[in-house]
Amino acid sequence: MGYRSVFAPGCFKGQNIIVTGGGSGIGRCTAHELASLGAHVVLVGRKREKLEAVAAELREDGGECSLEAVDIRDEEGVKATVGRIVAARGRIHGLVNNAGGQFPSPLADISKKGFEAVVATNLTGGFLMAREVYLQSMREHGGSIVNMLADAWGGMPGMGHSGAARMGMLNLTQTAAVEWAVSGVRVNAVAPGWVISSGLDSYEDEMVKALIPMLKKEVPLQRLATEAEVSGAIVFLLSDVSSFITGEFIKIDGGASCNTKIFPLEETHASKPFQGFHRAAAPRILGGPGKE
Ligand SMILES: CCCCCCC/C=C/C(=O)SCCNC(=O)CCNC(=O)[C@H](O)C(C)(C)COP(=O)(O)OP(=O)(O)OC[C@H]1O[C@@H](n2cnc3c(N)ncnc32)[C@H](O)[C@@H]1OP(=O)(O)O
Ligand SMILES: NC(=O)C1=CN([C@@H]2O[C@H](COP(=O)(O)OP(=O)(O)OC[C@H]3O[C@@H](n4cnc5c(N)ncnc54)[C@H](OP(=O)(O)O)[C@@H]3O)[C@@H](O)[C@H]2O)C=CC1
Repeated sequence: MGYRSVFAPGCFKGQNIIVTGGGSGIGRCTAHELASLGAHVVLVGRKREKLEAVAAELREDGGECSLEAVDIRDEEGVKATVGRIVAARGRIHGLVNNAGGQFPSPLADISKKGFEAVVATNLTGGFLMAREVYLQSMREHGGSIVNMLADAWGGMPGMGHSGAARMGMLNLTQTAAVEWAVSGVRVNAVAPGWVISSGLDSYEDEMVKALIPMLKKEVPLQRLATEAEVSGAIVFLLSDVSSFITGEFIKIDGGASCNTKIFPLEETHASKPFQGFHRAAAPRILGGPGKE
């Protein structure tokens, strides 16, 4: 891949960092970024062959890595996996709790089993990984954990199961940050909007396909994020550059959560922001015609 990072060369030298979901998409990109900066990356995911393919890429670029195939929803599997990593590598410096996903579906069509599968993937699994990494390494040595959220504030039609799990993960992030701070553990999160990734490509869902052109129009930066734009924020939160940041999350959404309802984007982009305010917003705010 020949990954070129903007972070200082070697800034993760000597660090062991676990990336869950490291076999594809954002996790793969994060693994490249970290390995190019000197970290030993431990790739975690369910499908060993995906992890092996990424491990081969990292090594081809001169990176150091190992891999562990496990379903993060399997408590005993997670305990044993973290145990093996600690036995082989010693300390764990960082955990990227990136593994996750869902099947797009209206709430009314989601079965209990389906809901639970998604919550287990996006919330319980991340909890199990964080708890084991804390208990088996970070409680003694400190470290940095970055959890994956999504820009689900205000609800996310078709993604209600994972949205609920992500909001739970936000609270878990903040609670772990407070409880584990005394051990020198920082816990933060990233919350991407829609990202052009292999994961997103895998959706055959019509709703998602229709949504993408619409999203491009509605996002102030007028496009979706790249995988590297998410991994950059993850690496920042893992690194010492963010050493006084904990219990925090970074939205990576191109400005999508900014106020584009009162200040419609089309108007704002077509004119200077102040003129946009008068033309577009004043009528609704003041209850009368806007003044040019
Ligand atoms: C403005 C908003 C901004 C936010 C944007 C957010 C956009 C997010 C994009 C992405 O996340 S892209 C990344 C996508 N990657 C993935 O989603 C891949 C991972 N996904 C999965 O592995 C699955 O979806 C899973 C459900 C999380 C895990 O599946 P698992 O392996 O547990 O599935 P099963 O054991 O096969 O099924 C369990 C249970 O779940 C239901 N179910 C699973 N898949 C579907 C489906 N496609 N449709 C309907 N229901 C499904 C189902 O009830 C299964 O039960 P049974 O069928 O066995 O009774
Ligand atoms: N792409 C987007 O628009 C957005 C993505 N996100 C989130 O970012 C993360 C990465 O997404 P992205 O790279 O796009 O998607 P991918 O589908 O490429 O990545 C998801 C990864 O998670 C792993 N995974 C899923 N379930 C489990 C499990 N139970 N145990 C272990 N590993 C698991 C998968 O590996 P395997 O198949 O080997 O199990 C896969 O490598 C996900 O949590 C996603 O929901 C958030 C917001 C937006």
